[in-house]
Amino acid sequence: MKAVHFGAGNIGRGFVGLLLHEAGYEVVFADVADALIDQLASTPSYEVHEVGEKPTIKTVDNYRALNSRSQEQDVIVEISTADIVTTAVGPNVLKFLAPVIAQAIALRSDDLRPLQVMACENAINATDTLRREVEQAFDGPASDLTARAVFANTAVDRIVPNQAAGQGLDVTVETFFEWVIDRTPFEGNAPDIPGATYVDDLAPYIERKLFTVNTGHASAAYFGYAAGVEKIADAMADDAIAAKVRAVLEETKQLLVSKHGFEAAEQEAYVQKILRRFENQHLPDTVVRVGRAPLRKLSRKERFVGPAAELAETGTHPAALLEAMQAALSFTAADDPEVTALAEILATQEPGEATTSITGLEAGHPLHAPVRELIAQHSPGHHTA
Ligand SMILES: NC(=O)c1ccc[n+]([C@@H]2O[C@H](COP(=O)([O-])OP(=O)(O)OC[C@H]3O[C@@H](n4cnc5c(N)ncnc54)[C@H](O)[C@@H]3O)[C@@H](O)[C@H]2O)c1
Ligand SMILES: O=P(O)(O)OC[C@@H](O)[C@@H](O)[C@H](O)[C@H](O)CO
Repeated sequence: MKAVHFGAGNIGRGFVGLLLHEAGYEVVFADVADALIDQLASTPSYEVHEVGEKPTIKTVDNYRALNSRSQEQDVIVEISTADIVTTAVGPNVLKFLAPVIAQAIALRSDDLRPLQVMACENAINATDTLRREVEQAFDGPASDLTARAVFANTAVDRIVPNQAAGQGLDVTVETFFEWVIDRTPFEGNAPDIPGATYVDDLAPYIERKLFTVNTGHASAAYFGYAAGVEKIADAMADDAIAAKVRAVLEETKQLLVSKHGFEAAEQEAYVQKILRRFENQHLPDTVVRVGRAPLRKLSRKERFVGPAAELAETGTHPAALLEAMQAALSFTAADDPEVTALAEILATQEPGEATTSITGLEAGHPLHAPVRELIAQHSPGHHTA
């Protein structure tokens, strides 16, 4: 069994690659980072260090590594005979992988079982996004694509911080993990991946994950950054920050319980567990990593505006989410292209227009005016009136 995995970074090596390896797949890592791929290609194994209550060390071997830029044709050939393709590259990168996957599917023999494609990104239905890009790039009858590949949405959850310099390929991760996969596209032939959970309706799980883990995480990051704190665990150790994060998760809990019918007590237990994960002092996770890409995080379907807009539509004022968005607008970490792009929008567009550019909210939406007020405070030379 062979899996091609795009993105040999934190979650790629520390979670998806590990689970596929444990499931018995030979994993072919494909990445554009030259040094990383060279190191993986020349190192027969690496370790995953799970830190927390019951720390363990797991070894990953039986993998190969290809540079998906300089060895693109080799990656296409590998995918054409693979069982699975997974990705963990960031949702905005999926469009660059699609032509490679499309060419591989075109090459694929009809005798093989359909390629099973799963994007493992923090975004709602990222695999659907990838599928649409692959459909556009596919050169051949649509029926060939349908016959030769199945696409399943997933939700992945494991905190994998940026790794310390000098750690080589080894990855430090939390002990917790969850990989929830939509069973329905596989029509009875879902891959056997121990540790993965299959469900018939992914929507509640993916929204619960994004709007609890990632909303809470990003809130801790932006409040922590504003307070001059470096680590997520230290931000959570600050009572004032922890209370603000808690307030944000109260709001998303209200939405998730009413929208998806989760029991309030079950959702509360989920929230508590996640707060404990953020507090994990063994995990060297930083506010800069978790706050990365603020424009993506402030976009329409994402962890802040997604739930806040739905709450506003039902007449609830999402005060805590708005406070977290306010902190996000103040995130100025260096070396983040989205920080620069956000500053450019704030500096050049009037607040109403900037609100739509950043959040995708149209002027008539009930969340537009409160967000516009926040943005006006960040727009040099603009007035709130
Ligand atoms: N780290 C986590 O805790 C975590 C947990 C769950 C989900 N995720 C999601 O997983 C994805 C990856 O996150 P990460 O933390 O591993 O990031 P990362 O930066 O550590 O890894 C991303 C990798 O993708 C590679 N990449 C970029 N463009 C590429 C391309 N065109 N082709 C092939 N490879 C390319 C990069 O070189 C990098 O090695 C994101 O969508 C993230 O939201 C991360
Ligand atoms: O990866 P991002 O930038 O979408 O979000 C940063 C973190 O919140 C995220 O990577 C979490 O660590 C992860 O989603 C936990 O499952």
